[in-house]
Amino acid sequence: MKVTVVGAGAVGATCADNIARAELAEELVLLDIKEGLAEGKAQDMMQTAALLGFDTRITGSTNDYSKTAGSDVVVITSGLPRKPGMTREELIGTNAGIVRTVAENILKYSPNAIIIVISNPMDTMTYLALTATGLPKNRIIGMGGTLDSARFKYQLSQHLGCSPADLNAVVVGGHGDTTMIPLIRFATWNSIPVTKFLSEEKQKQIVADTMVGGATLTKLIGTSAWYAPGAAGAALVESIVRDQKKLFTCCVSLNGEYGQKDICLGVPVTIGKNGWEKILDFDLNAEEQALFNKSADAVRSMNDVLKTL
Ligand SMILES: NC(=O)c1ccc[n+]([C@@H]2O[C@H](COP(=O)([O-])OP(=O)(O)OC[C@H]3O[C@@H](n4cnc5c(N)ncnc54)[C@H](O)[C@@H]3O)[C@@H](O)[C@H]2O)c1
Ligand SMILES: O=C(O)C[C@H](O)C(=O)O
Repeated sequence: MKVTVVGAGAVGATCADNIARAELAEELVLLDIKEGLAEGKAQDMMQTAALLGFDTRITGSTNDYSKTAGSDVVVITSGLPRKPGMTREELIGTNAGIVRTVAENILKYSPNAIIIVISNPMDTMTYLALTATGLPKNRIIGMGGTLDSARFKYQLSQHLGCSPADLNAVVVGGHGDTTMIPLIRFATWNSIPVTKFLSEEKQKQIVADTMVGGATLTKLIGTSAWYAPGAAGAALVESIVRDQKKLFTCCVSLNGEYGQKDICLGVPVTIGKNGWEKILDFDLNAEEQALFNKSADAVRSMNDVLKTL
């Protein structure tokens, strides 16, 4: 397997590091527009191979897409991160141009690749990658809900005093401070509804803290997070290259599912060798469906901004 990660910044390098450590690819290419950055980080990571004992060959490239040729999976992390006080949506002006150029270049050299989009605003960047490449919809996957669901489990585990690994909890909708929907009604602790253990007030707090998870870290760090985002990207790569068919919330093109079409939005999907394979239908109640529709309206209005750029 050959995997390319575009953007050798905080998220891209972390994602690549996770991919190499787990030996998810024989060949791993890190590409960045900044002279020497990808080559340097690739060498640095390769120098951990003797210590960690992995066999993935990592190479770096300064914007030479011929080095990415024949990639099976490509992860796009290139673009500006937000600063404290900003929304992800404010990045659209710069990042749309970057993601469009990157997606088109990738397509030239890896026409069969499955593309994972991480750059923000992720729902709109996923829609852009889909429309700019014209690839079959199953091969374009936006990573946001996978991370948000991990953060939801973290918040729940803090209040329940349990292992995050024992929790099942899903965040659907957009990957925005106000558009994501942590579905607490469906969250379970080893199959027992978590709502049994948490007061209504605690539940509301957990949902609210999950929604601003990215903003909270951005305020603390001064730029946005990378450990969990990089690990989430690598988890999707793993499910593809090992055809695990694991269930993740990912941003995918909807065609009537959850009452929406002509939009990419976060829903539970299985991820395997064909990209996203099956959308799982949760029976949302009226309140949850209203939140989902509101989230879709907000993402759609960002998608409309693309036409003005
Ligand atoms: N979807 C998510 O869950 C999620 C999570 C974390 C970060 N993000 C987003 O991921 C993006 C990257 O975040 P980061 O913290 O790694 O930022 P970063 O600044 O550390 O890295 C971004 C890299 O992209 C490179 N780049 C810019 N234009 C490029 C181009 N045309 N071609 C190739 N490389 C290019 C830069 O040189 C830089 O090295 C941001 O947009 C951020 O908002 C999304
Ligand atoms: O918060 C951000 O801007 C980055 C990313 O979307 C995240 O959720 O960590």
